[in-house]
Amino acid sequence: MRISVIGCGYLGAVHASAMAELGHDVVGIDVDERKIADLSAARPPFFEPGLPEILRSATDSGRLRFSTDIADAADADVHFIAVGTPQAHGRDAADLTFVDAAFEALIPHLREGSLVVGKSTVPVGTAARLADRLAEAAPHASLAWNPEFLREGYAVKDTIEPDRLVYGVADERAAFVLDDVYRTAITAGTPRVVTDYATSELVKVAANAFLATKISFINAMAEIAEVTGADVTQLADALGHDARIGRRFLNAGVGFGGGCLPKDIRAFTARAEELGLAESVAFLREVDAINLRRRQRVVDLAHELLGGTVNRRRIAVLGVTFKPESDDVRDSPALDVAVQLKGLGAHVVATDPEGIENARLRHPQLDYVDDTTEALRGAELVVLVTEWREYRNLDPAATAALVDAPVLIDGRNVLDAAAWRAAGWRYHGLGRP
Ligand SMILES: NC(=O)C1=CN([C@@H]2O[C@H](COP(=O)(O)OP(=O)(O)OC[C@H]3O[C@@H](n4cnc5c(N)ncnc54)[C@H](O)[C@@H]3O)[C@@H](O)[C@H]2O)C=CC1
Ligand SMILES: O=C(O)[C@H]1O[C@H](OP(=O)(O)OP(=O)(O)OC[C@H]2O[C@@H](n3ccc(=O)[nH]c3=O)[C@H](O)[C@@H]2O)[C@H](O)[C@@H](O)[C@@H]1O
Repeated sequence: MRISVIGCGYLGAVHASAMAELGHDVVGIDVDERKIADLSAARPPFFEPGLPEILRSATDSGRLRFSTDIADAADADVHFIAVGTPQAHGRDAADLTFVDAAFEALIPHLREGSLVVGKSTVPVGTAARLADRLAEAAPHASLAWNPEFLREGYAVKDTIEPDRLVYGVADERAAFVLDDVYRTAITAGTPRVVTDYATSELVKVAANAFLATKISFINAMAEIAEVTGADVTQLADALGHDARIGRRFLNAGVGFGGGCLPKDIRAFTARAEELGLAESVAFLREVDAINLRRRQRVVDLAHELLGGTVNRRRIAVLGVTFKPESDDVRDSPALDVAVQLKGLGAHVVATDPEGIENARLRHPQLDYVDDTTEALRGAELVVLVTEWREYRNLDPAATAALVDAPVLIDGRNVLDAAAWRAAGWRYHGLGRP
């Protein structure tokens, strides 16, 4: 099929490449000239495992090309909208400016039978509004909503082998067209839910709200564990043996961040408030508050462990991205902790395998080093806040030899506390004795 993907960020660049990998003829469109130049040269503009390979093979085969000119989307039968929906400045609501602009720019290029497919995460009601606009401006085209559930770090696999497909459609034909797009996954047995616009939009925000709630639930238990001497990691293991609960997404620590979970729960709350349903999702405010308290907890612990002040103390911060296997620093708990410590006068030396460039753009005031050894050397406190494999694999004795004082906050509860203590470290997990 001929496909256009409008918006080539973390979602769209992977979607465009994966669709081409599946055999479709794809054009990726973005307003960012640098991004398009990079993608056209098969250089991924961000770190995502597996993307370099499929981007290269698809561009080499001629099935994938990129452009800044939306007119180049005109030949496509299916147009995916994958532009950003960030948190609006100074408000909780989603900023739909990019979705609206992309949609309007596309309208003149729609032909008889064109299908516009929304992929961006939007507040419930957006698709119906856009469908009304389409009926007025391009009645020969139609709209579907097809939310995306990929995780950064696994984006290529999640796109090619999704765990489910959700189609929000107004007519059967749109579902048939989407079946053609996703033929490979459907043939492999991927479950598909065909529904209305509102349900499809809600599935997406409900999924992220549920994941965020699960993380904040275990972090609330960590708060209780901290006061009672219990161990939240053992608690999570025990809870997880109950198949109804499950162990995944019960890792207590510095909490969730990224370009999606935090802004999606806030946008959901704002939308519910607009609909007069504030009470229905009032708990999401609590989920957000618990999450932000965990960052503060790490900063407070740093104070405590350094004898009451972080001022002028050298702190090694391991990790700046919101999670491993990504270079994304949007709303990163790790970076937030580093910035707060710096604001309190600490000499923060931050390191990360992939995120330094993005972190430096946002927070140039921090000292960044590429090399973990260099970050650790002379540290009076080590704070592990993103659980990259190389930090999980650090040797406690060798690390102790580098630092000035063997004091550690394991902000992701990933290190073997007993082994670190045996090597002479004052080890502090979150929610662990
Ligand atoms: N990043 C992720 O893992 C996932 C993101 N999503 C959703 O996908 C959407 C996109 O997210 P990301 O890719 O992370 O954002 P992003 O910020 O990385 O990418 C958005 C892209 O859209 C481009 N853009 C903005 N206006 C445009 C226009 N008028 N025409 C063409 N391009 C335009 C921007 O230049 C940028 O490259 C959001 O709604 C997000 O919530 C959904 C699932 C996963
Ligand atoms: O809408 C989106 O953009 C995506 O948001 C999340 O994906 P992602 O943001 O890539 O990352 P996750 O793996 O969900 O992790 C989010 C945050 O939660 C944290 N986390 C995760 C799991 C856990 O047990 N504890 C925990 O603190 C991670 O460190 C990270 O900061 C969802 O998992 C995807 O399904 C969704 O498509």
